[in-house]
Amino acid sequence: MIKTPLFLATETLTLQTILNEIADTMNASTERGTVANYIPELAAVDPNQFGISVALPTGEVFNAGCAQQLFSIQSISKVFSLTLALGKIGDAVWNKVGREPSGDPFNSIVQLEHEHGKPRNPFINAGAIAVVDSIMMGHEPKEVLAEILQFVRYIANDNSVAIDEKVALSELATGHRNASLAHFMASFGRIEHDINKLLGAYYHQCSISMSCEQLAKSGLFLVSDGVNRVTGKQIVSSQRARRINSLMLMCGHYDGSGEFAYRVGLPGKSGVGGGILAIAPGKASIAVWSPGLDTIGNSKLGTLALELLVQRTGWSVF
Ligand SMILES: NC(=O)CC[C@H](N)C(=O)O
Repeated sequence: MIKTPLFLATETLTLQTILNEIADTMNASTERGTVANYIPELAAVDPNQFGISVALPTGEVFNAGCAQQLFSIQSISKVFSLTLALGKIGDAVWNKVGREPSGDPFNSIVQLEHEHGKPRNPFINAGAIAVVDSIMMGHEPKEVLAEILQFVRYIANDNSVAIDEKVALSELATGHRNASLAHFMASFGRIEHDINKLLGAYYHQCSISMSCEQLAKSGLFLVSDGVNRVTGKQIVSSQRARRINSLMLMCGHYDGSGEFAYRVGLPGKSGVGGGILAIAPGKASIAVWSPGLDTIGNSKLGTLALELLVQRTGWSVF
């Protein structure tokens, strides 16, 4: 059991006690937000669930609630595909997408017209689709997905991570907005691959299923300057890890990124499956999950849980 040196705010509580209290509070909450209803498979998920997992660079992992329950990581996968793209093509990624907060919803199309089809950042849908385009390199979606999945398994140090085909097909069947974004970017000559193949790869990437514990472990490389200290593997350079964290802080919650920085104060990435991955640099990788979303599309109780955790541990970057 971890003792006090980790904490500034609470001398006497252990991390496990804090997580148990947070899970109890969340489980008792009646204001749980609304599950994503534009993807039928996600609309069917029971909103009365909450999980949290904290992975430390020492290898210790602390869980509370349903931290082993698999859920659809959705846009959290965009952190992994960006990391992969930076590894494959380096700074050329920034020819495809920008690095500025959008201040618009995750699936917005309006900025694209003004900015000639170049998405503001890699975490809005248009940006993530452009990132997948940059890593396809003429390969079939199957090969690209195998590469993404292998990478996620590698950073999570867990070969059981898999894609939920039903979620991917559900998105494909209802993905008019994402198809519009892809076609709109293509109209500016910005897409290099067949759009159906590109979207297929994007939907499958978003449909990776993970538990809070798996997700928290997968973020460890962003805690310790690009190195997963548990496995000893250097995933990215320390400069790149810092830069990915900065993008998560500025853009990871779309038009809710300012609010998340204000309330939580950590780099974070949300997904419409209700998960959030948050990084406390030098301290911990944290994953929370609760399927109900706020009006922006970020987990309502997940955000609240992180806010409470940061208050009790002092883990803000500010
Ligand atoms: N914010 C999200 O998690 C959105 C991802 C989802 N797959 C979509 O394309 O709409």
